[in-house]
Amino acid sequence: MTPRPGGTGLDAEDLDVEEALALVNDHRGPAPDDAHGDGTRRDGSRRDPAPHGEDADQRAVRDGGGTPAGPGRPRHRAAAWADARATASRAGRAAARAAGRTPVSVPLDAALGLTLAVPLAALTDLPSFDTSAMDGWAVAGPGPWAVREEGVLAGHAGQPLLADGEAVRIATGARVPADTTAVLRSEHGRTDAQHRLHATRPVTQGQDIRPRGQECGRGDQLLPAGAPVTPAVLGLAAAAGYDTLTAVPRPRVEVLVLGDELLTEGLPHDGLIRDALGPMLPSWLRACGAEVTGVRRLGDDAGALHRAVTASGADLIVTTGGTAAGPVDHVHPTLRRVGAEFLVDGVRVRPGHPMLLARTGEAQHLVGLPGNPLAAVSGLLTLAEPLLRTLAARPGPEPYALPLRGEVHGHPHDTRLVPVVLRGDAAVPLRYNGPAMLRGIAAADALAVVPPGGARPGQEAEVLELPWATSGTGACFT
Ligand SMILES: Nc1nc2c(c(=O)[nH]1)N[C@H]1C(S)=C(S)[C@@H](COP(=O)(O)OP(=O)(O)OC[C@H]3O[C@@H](n4cnc5c(N)ncnc54)[C@H](O)[C@@H]3O)O[C@H]1N2
Ligand code: MOO
Repeated sequence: MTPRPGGTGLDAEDLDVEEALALVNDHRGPAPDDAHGDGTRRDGSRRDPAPHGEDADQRAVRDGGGTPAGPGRPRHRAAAWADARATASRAGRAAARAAGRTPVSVPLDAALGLTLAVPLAALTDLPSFDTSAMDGWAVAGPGPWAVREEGVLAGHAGQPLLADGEAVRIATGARVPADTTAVLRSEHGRTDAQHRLHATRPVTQGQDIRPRGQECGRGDQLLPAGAPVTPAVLGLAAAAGYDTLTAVPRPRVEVLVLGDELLTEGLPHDGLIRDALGPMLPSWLRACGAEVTGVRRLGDDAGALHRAVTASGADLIVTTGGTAAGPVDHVHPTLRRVGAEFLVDGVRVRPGHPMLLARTGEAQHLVGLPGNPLAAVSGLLTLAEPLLRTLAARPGPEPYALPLRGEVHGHPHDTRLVPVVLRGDAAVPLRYNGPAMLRGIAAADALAVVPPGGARPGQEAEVLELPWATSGTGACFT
């Protein structure tokens, strides 16, 4: 990959990423720029020596984490769960700047979920003319009024001129004739035998007229840059005269599904299983703001993985499986082969601890999701979601905590992510939360973040809501 500029022109966010790089590279043996393989860099500086003469394995143990070493792979420091998320979100911000992502013009019907790249300014006054707020009569001056023959409907251009003492039938949304002083609702007026209109209650000047520009004047800022495009924003934009919106482009994501054991259809047989991640990840990634450019199944073929990673033009490559240290786990060797920088290499979270985040290009990243399906979800929410959020300039959800209904066993050192349903003001932990299981998460509203050591009944835990939480499935496996 292209080396980063050394020491100049880096802002605070870049420095954060550099710090993250320093942290992980510190424990991975020779760094990519380690010219001598002994910790000495090309500029002659040395990586931090181990305190008290510890080696990397001892340090990993002291730091309370570390993925158990696989054959031929050094132990290293796994990141704390919250630190891993923070690193991922900083990496997305830095990549967004490095790529100089140009805003795109998107038709309204394709803009849902994007982020406004520029403020939304009204292209017209709203309403753009004085408008009747009710069905009834437009009246001029004090009553009773002589009712004119013709009426005024919404969307019709022609308008009668009203003289003082005259009234005309008018529909909600129609432009009020010039010289109208009020709109009288149909239920508040009656006509006599001479077609004269009488008000049945007092009429005030301007009543039930929406004056031009009441909501905004042309050029007024309706929403700031950075606002998420919701269905309501689409409606507002259309009302204010927009056909397209200028938005932050969706990050492009390519999914590479690894594993020779995976079937794409039918029942499991002969040691083969169905690929659960190929069907699950694209829509989940889209819910995180991504455009999924492709899902490729590569088997356990190191060459194919290397070719796919080097050829990819995506902003983010997501791999599934192959993150551990088994004989066909090709993700780490491939990343080393392409000179990637590991920003996160293992996280102190269960499930999913072998997850990783690497920078494979100036503005390209790879998130390695573990193969166990719930572990993959954990990696998606820990690393891919924060990175995509900042890359797409989407606002983060406000973190919140809920009391847990029931005890949740904890891991001694690692954070646990446990599927929960939200009931009233509590999070109810679900069964079927093993790393290889999707049964719990498929019924869940959220994942509870359970600290090392576990949580007592009633103890508050941070809640990560799932994108579809509000609709729910109705199923409950407590
Ligand atoms: N010696 C150790 N072995 C393992 C450790 C460890 O710490 N030391 N960690 C275990 C944990 S925890 C996880 S998670 C997995 C991560 O392994 P990989 O990322 O290398 O994933 P695979 O070995 O390829 O697959 C693991 C498991 O998941 C199934 N799988 C893979 N892809 C899919 C898919 N698309 N759909 C459904 N299921 C999938 C695969 O068949 C395996 O059963 O490593 C452990 N080992
Ligand atoms: O981290 Mo593994 O994810 O427990 O299955």
